Amino acid sequence: MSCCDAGAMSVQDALNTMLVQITPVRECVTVSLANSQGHILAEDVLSPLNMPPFDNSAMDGYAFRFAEWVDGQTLAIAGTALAGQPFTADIPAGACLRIMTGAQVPAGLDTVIMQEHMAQTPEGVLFTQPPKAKANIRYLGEEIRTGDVVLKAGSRLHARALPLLATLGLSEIKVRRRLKVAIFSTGDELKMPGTPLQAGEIYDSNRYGIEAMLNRMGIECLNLGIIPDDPAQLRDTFIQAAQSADAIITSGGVSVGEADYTKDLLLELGEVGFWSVAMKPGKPFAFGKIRDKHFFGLPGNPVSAFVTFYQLVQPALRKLAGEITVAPLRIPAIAEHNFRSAKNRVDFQRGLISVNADGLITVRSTGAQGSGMFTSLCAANCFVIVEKDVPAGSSVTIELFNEIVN
Ligand SMILES: Nc1nc2c(c(=O)[nH]1)N[C@H]1C(S)=C(S)[C@@H](COP(=O)(O)OP(=O)(O)OC[C@H]3O[C@@H](n4cnc5c(N)ncnc54)[C@H](O)[C@@H]3O)O[C@H]1N2
Ligand code: MOO
Repeated sequence: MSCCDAGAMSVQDALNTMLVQITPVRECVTVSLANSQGHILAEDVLSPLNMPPFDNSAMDGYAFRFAEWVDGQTLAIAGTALAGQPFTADIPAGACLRIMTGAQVPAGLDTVIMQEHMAQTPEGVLFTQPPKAKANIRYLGEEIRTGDVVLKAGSRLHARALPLLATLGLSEIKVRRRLKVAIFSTGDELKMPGTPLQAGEIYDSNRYGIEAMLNRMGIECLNLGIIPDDPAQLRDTFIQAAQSADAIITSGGVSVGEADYTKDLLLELGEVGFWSVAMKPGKPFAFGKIRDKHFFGLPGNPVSAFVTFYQLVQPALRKLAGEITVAPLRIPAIAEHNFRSAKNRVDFQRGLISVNADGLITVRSTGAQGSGMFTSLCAANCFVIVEKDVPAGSSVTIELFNEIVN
């Protein structure tokens, strides 16, 4: 991405700066397959089996030797093979085997014909159309050979991976230990939802989105609540967080206001990495360390906090958790209206994609885009990444929201 505001780092530079400094947690644990969802694989998974483990029928029908086929000739039925009940006796020349889907195909038989293509006769079965050699057999090892790497270290165990591991008979999986991340909101004005507001107060919303995204990432969240703009309390909370968690996320207090103490505390307790990213929303984003733990300081404005977590903290935590990090999938869409860019900042606007009558992907804004306005984020299904003004009808890059926010 191009850009930037004076003093602000580009989004890509900010990501690179964080990712090179982050080393994945090393400790591993063994979890049962049933409890493995969301964990990150600690090592490559090598298949202990061939898959399929034996030649088997893909159809309910009849197995026979293709070389013995003679047009118009009836085959006698030597017996039946069911899934889990192989047929072990000899099959005489010129005979066939009644066979069900998933049943082992005995050695020597090489073709299965589905029963819809056979007719019953008093002596056996007759082909109603010419067979194809080797049809309808799922061969031993045709998908996976013993020893093949089926999942790489760093893969996340999602709903698609679990059945694959089960298919291979694996019941215990070595994964990286789960991350624990401390979060807290800062600000004298913040109150818990469910309590009455006094003049000048607002409800703390940031922790709810951040905790929900951490949960979806399989990360344990140590939620330290709301900390007022008091340097001593903030200092104690930072120390507690650094002692108990792998990383610390705060919201608020990273701008230049008189109650913004975070930078001083970072200088005292750890180190300041960078403090400003050329993105909108979310320019005042801080990265650094408290003691030996990574610190991510999100801006207080609710949409800014959410978007900076998603775009910057999410990839950083994925790396810390040991997950293979891949760039998000971004694709072009047709702008349904003009999109105005932010000066010197990449603007992550909130949009809704549709498919038009010509089958093309189009995108429109979900409404007012203020950094405190959550309604347009809630209604969106993608980011519209606006780097320069985009006229209606032209192409703009979009990034569909992933599973951590849906
Ligand atoms: N002179 C300048 N002022 C500001 C700048 C700037 O560059 N120069 N940047 C603006 C931008 S952009 C942002 S974003 C904010 C970030 O400020 P802080 O991170 O210091 O956050 P606060 O000042 O504490 O709060 C900003 C805003 O968000 C509300 N807030 C804070 N925490 C929460 C929460 N947990 N839940 C809901 N809402 C929250 C807070 O009440 C403020 O309205 O700075 C601008 N100012
Ligand atoms: O970066 Mo602020 O997040 O534009 O409101």
